[in-house]
Amino acid sequence: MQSVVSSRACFEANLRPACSAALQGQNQGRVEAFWSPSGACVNPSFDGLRRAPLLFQSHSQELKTLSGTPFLSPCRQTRTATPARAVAAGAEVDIATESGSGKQVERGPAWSVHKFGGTCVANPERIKNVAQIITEDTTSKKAVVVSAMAKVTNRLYSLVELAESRDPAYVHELDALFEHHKSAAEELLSGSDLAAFVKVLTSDIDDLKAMLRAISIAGNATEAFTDYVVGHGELWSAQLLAATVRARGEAATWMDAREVLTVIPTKRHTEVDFKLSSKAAPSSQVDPNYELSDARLDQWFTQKGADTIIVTGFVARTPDGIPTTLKRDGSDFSAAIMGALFRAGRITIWTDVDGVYSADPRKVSEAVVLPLLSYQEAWEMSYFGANVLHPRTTLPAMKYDIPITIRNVFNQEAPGTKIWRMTPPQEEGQEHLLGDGVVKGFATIDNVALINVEGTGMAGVPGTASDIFSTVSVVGANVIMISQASSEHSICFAVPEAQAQAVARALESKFRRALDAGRIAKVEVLPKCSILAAVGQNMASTPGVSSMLFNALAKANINVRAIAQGSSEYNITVVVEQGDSIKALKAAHSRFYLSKTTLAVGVVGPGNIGAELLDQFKAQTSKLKEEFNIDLRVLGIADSKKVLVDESGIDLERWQARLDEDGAPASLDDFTARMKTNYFPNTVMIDCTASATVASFYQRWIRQGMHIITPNKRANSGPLDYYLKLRELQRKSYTHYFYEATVGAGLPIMSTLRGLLETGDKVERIEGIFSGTLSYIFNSFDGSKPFSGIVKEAKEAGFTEPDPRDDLSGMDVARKVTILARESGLRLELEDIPIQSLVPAPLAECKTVDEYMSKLPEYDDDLSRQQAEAEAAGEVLRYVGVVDAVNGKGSVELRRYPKSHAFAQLSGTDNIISFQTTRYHAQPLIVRGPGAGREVTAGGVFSDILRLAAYLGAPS
Ligand SMILES: NC(=O)C1=CN([C@@H]2O[C@H](COP(=O)(O)OP(=O)(O)OC[C@H]3O[C@@H](n4cnc5c(N)ncnc54)[C@H](OP(=O)(O)O)[C@@H]3O)[C@@H](O)[C@H]2O)C=CC1
Ligand SMILES: N[C@@H](CC=O)C(=O)O
Ligand code: NA
Repeated sequence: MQSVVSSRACFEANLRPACSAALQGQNQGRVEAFWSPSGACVNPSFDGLRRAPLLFQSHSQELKTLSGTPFLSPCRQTRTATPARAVAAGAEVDIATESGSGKQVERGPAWSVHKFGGTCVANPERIKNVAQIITEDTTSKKAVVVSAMAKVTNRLYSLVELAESRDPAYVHELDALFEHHKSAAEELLSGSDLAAFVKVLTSDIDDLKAMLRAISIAGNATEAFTDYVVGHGELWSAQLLAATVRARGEAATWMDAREVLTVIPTKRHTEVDFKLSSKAAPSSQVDPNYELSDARLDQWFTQKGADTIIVTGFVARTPDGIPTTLKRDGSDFSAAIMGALFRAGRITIWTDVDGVYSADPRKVSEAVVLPLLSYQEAWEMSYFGANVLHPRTTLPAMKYDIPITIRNVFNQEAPGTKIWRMTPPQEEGQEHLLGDGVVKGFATIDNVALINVEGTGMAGVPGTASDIFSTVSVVGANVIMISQASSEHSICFAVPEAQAQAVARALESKFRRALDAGRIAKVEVLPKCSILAAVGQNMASTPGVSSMLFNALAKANINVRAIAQGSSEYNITVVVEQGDSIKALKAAHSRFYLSKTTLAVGVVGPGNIGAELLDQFKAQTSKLKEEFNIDLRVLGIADSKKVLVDESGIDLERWQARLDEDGAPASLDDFTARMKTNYFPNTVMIDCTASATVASFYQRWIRQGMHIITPNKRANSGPLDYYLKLRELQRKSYTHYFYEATVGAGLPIMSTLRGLLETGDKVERIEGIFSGTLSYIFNSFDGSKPFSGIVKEAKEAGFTEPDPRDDLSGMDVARKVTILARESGLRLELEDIPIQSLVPAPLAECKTVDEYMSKLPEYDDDLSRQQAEAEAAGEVLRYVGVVDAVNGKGSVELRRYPKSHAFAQLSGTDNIISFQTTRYHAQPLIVRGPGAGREVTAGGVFSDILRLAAYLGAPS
């Protein structure tokens, strides 16, 4: 019998006998396609009737009554009837008449459900890998839900579009899909397995051709048509995978989920959708019908049950037996429903990432994989755009308390993220980085607009909010968040930016009278916003979370436009300007996830000391991070010509090249501004210059919450007022200011003095050799070499100030004396200290250091004479500084000491400093050692950084 049905009349006339014949095992009919003006037929592949095109969209009631009982009943009967054959869409296909497995499904935790997405089965190699994962799972019962091979579903959708637009290219596209799957099968299978698959594939493709032809004639595909077509990718991948698993020696069967998984499509649409579209709005989601699905699973299992079942993802059936899909919820949802139907012990969703990250790792490089999330946390994360299961997807698993683990098929070492109930709050070994794991993740939604409705007439007027939101719902806009202050003078909410103007217009029209009367002042749209959400189960009940979040945003200079948090919510939501979105995400994430001792470092002056410091960082960074939880990130470097700030961190292997190539023209203002707004928890500025200009920025840095560390003596020895103000500001703030290397380089001079003072000791006198350069010079100056030659050596060795005249003039020692005096409580100005200079008066006028150095030999005689005189008296020359705390004075001068004196015993750049205090009165406390040079000075600066980290919470 040949049936070509092309109208309702034909349908009425021909379908009934065609169906009956098929069902009774007598059908030799050829059913090309069914369609009618009010609905089109689709081809169900369920129960005994595989590939016989029998269903249609709008006449299911009639089909149900074909035999006076629901349509599917007779189908089941065919299984035990005489084997029948139907010819559908030109291909002969068996009507299944399986004898049945005879097994009853035993539901329970012995079942393990896996789901493999399209990328996991993108090619034969990956399908083999998946088959291996399946066979290596030693669970006794496995249900494996599989998506279509990567991109196949999209290709099927575009076939429908081509057919709808009557583009014959769909034929070639379909052939290409055939080839794609056939060649995969040829790599994976052989012999009768291969032949069987190719036979099914060929038949399916023929069916699809007929179906697409029908669509092309109609110029329109119904939702059911489309769902029927696009579900084929899963049919093929499931059969391929099942055969591949069997080829590895494990008995496996495949399940066409349309035989079991029964869902009720729901239409979620807006009035606008209806108005704008001539088509009926497609279903956007489905609700599983567990009762029917459970019953159908029982039946299916009796027929085909096995311990390893490969299940088609994405596809399902309606209660009427019409093929449908799980819409946007897709195969993850299939897996969760299968988990529920089998009451499985676990569901593993295999994908191509290591799990759920604490933030989008493409935006936040420090994002970590979360080991454990509650179902609710997973919902929140996915709502805010994280790559997690769709909220609806977790519901079936939640129903039976089944844990879902998200794992990476390409990195099976990674344990993945387990999504489960959150009791007990923490599993052993699952501690989150933030101690109690209060905040789990952060996510953003961009392209959002804030609508603010404001006016005095809103307060105390019941129904205003209802009027606003019912108006918004008429426009069909999705309200992403709502915030209203208790004063009720304004309501502010966020909608997708694309809908903002429509919402505003609708509100203006709704509130026209109130606006005209001034009861509502304005309906304002703030475009270009983003939503940032912090998600965590216990946030609402944990003090300090929001303060940490807002502090982090404030520190990164991010303005918060609106805030929302419900009392039992799992998230805090803030609205920021879209341009700040990524920075806000990084700032919030780093505050909760980076250790408290993550330091953003800005180095001003990468010269002699600064460059050495950067080298020391480079050598120590990873050790500090691993062993001491101190995470140093050099974000900025500035010299007198260029500034470079890179929030992702500057590669210390090539900082000089980056500064030269990428640096902007020097501007300490810009450097300050950019360093201030980084998103790291702490920022420290390290001034390695000898510049008073740079030192003049310290107050500003402190005010902006940045810590300061420096070997530069200018701030502490500059004008007393500036110094006192700086210390006052710093003490009042939560910032730290360390300057150990300003005196004695790396020697513990400042820390020793502080220790004495803080424990109540009183300084009487500090005296010593404070200049490494002058120490070196006079330790070496025995008459064998000219004085100028030794100065040259000291400069080349990196002992001197950038301008060695600062050392030779005694100014450097005077600065140190001033610093120590002020630290001891004296209010001394640098000018108060009499200085004996060793710079010949004419050379003080030299314009450049080079000029001074070149002329210096002309003046060697004077110091040679002084040295010879001392030598003759059995003495040595030493340049000393004194803080006389008792008399409130300081002094610096060149003195002669007998060779037996402690000051005469020094060598190299040795400093020696004696502290005479109330406690150390008779016998002063003495610190001695090298007091200048690159390594020791940079080391002194570095140790200040570690001290800062310890103050901030690093292990000490
Ligand atoms: N040498 C030692 O043993 C000790 C040194 N110190 C102190 O260390 C500091 C650094 O000394 P050192 O490394 O020898 O000096 P250098 O002259 O070698 O380096 C100074 C650096 O500061 C930069 N710089 C100067 N002015 C500015 C400015 N206005 N803005 C930005 N950058 C600027 C310079 O840039 P550019 O190259 O572009 O000019 C250079 O990178 C000094 O304060 C010194 O007193 C402290 C203890 C011991
Ligand atoms: N130039 C200084 C360096 C340390 O402050 C010195 O020589 O001591
Ligand atoms: Na020191």
